[in-house]
Amino acid sequence: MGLAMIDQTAWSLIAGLAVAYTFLRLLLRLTQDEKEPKALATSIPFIGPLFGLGIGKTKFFLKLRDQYGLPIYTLRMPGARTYVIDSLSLIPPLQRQPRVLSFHPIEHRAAEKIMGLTPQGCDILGANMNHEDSYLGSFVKALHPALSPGAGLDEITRASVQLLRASFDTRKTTTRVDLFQWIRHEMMLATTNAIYGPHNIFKNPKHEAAWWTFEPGFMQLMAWPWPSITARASFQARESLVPDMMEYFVKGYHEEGSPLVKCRFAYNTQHGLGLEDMARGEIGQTSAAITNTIPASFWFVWHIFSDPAVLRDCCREVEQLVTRDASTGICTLDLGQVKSSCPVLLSTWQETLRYRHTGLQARVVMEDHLFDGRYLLKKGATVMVVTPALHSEASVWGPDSTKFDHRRFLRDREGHTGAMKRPSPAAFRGFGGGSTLCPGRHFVTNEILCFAALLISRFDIRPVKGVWREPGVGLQLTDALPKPIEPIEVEIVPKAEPEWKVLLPTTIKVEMGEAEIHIVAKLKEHAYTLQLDHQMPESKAEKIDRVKANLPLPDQPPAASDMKSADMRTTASTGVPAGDVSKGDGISSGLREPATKASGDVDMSGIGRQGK
Ligand code: HEM
Repeated sequence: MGLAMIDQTAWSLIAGLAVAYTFLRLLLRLTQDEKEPKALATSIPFIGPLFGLGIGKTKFFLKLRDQYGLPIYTLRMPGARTYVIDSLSLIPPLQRQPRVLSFHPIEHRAAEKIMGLTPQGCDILGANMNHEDSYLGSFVKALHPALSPGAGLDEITRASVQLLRASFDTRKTTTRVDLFQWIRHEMMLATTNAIYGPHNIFKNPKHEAAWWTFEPGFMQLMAWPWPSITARASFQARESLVPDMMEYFVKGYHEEGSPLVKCRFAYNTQHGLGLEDMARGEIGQTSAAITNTIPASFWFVWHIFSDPAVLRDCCREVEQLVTRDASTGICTLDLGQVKSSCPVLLSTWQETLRYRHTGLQARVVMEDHLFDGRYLLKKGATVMVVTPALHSEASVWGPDSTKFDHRRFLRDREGHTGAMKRPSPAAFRGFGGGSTLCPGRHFVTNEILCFAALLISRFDIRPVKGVWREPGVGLQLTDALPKPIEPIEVEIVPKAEPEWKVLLPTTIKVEMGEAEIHIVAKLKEHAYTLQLDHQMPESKAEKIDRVKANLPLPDQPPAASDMKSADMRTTASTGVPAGDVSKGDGISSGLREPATKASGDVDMSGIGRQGK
């Protein structure tokens, strides 16, 4: 009797599963248009991709890419369609349609769910969101004065490097640290202090700790219902930051902060954002500024110090920036030259972002759309670009695409010829591309190159166990780079030199009457920043003459339509004798661009950006 009951229950269960399976297959078939990209991972319809993503995270996408080799495919999950782009050839059509394949709904959702904006704040962000004059439509443009090459970028870079240098000055003896935790703390403080100034709330260790409780919960906050219960720790940590961030603005502390925080304050005020929403918005902006910067800095340092060949090449370059005063023994590190004189260091940075990137760039389909004239994309679905898939594409990066090569981005990379030598600019997605190209890329590149140069010149870093062992990593779908999940114990050993000074050339704007000499020119595909020699004559008149004489004025003035992008800018800037960070006088940002870039094609300055 008992056995018969069990048999009956088992058969009912099997029959139920068979009916459910048949129903799901039928549902998939009826709801998947044949013009849509092919649906994959359908062995258990709608559920298969959920398991795949839950277990494999980003690796699941790479597995499907390797298994099927499709340029684009569909993943069907309960109530959601995701079109995954794996082919470089589909990036230009994606970037040409920022309104139809839009990033703004994702930003809006993140503002509501991750930052916890009030309904009024969400309304302001959501109003007309795909219009270029809307809050989201013009937000990034409003940051250009602070983050594009120029005085604002100079100021924020200077502030960050000053803080890093001051912190390094305190390390007079060998110390033992967990490399990731140490870099996390240094970069968190340098970056947030540079942005928020002397009243940065993250100087408070309680707030710094709250951040590291908040950040791992981004995905849960974004996706799960009732986050105050289901993502409790992260939710509470965020809420603990809001009052002090509000107080920061109430007390007018932003007036002492960077041009970036001032720009954001002005923009938010102009759009009528209330105090609480402004504070919550800043929490989102802090995330943009540090969430990727910290693991990127870690992996950059890891690759330099864990491989003797990389360390030797980078040391050789950085050493050229150091001068030693024979009488006093004082060493001076000229960080203003780091971009122009250290192509291998720059290439190592680019390769770190290429090799370690695990980011997904998502867009929402705003209306049914025949993508690239071939693939039907349905309204409401998500389009996903899987950066590691593009960054490991052998047809673009060569047969060694899955290996780390610190010289990959050099123009004259040894042993490589033809197509492999110069990948297309669209292939490098470290900072995204198109209308959502990261506006913080110049700042973070300046900051991280200086951080590495300071480390290389002043310290040895040695693994406590004698050998470098690559740590295991944790992958979060919201992270662009993975974080180590185990400690990496190292000793930081100061080099013998008695005293260090750090120099950066000062970039100053030259004024001619009312007009700044800011010649915006589109020089075919290439844009560059003109930085003049920093050994300049004293008087302003002389400086102006010199700038005039050196300006590569185009034969024809650029057309107005060519003058839209801040990236297409030839900035006429001149310099004064290099400043000394230690004295807090004239230093700059304006890290000189390389006379010849590490690679002219894969460029960190965002050449090729399409305006919003
Ligand atoms: C290594 C560090 C960084 C990496 C790898 C990185 C990467 C990216 C990427 C891939 C995007 C595009 C997202 C998409 O298209 O879906 C992006 C956007 C953005 N990034 Fe960064 N970023 C970094 C540092 C920074 C910093 C330091 C700031 C600010 C100071 C910043 C501010 C932003 C902002 C505001 C956006 C949104 C752009 C928009 O709305 O169009 N990022 N970043």
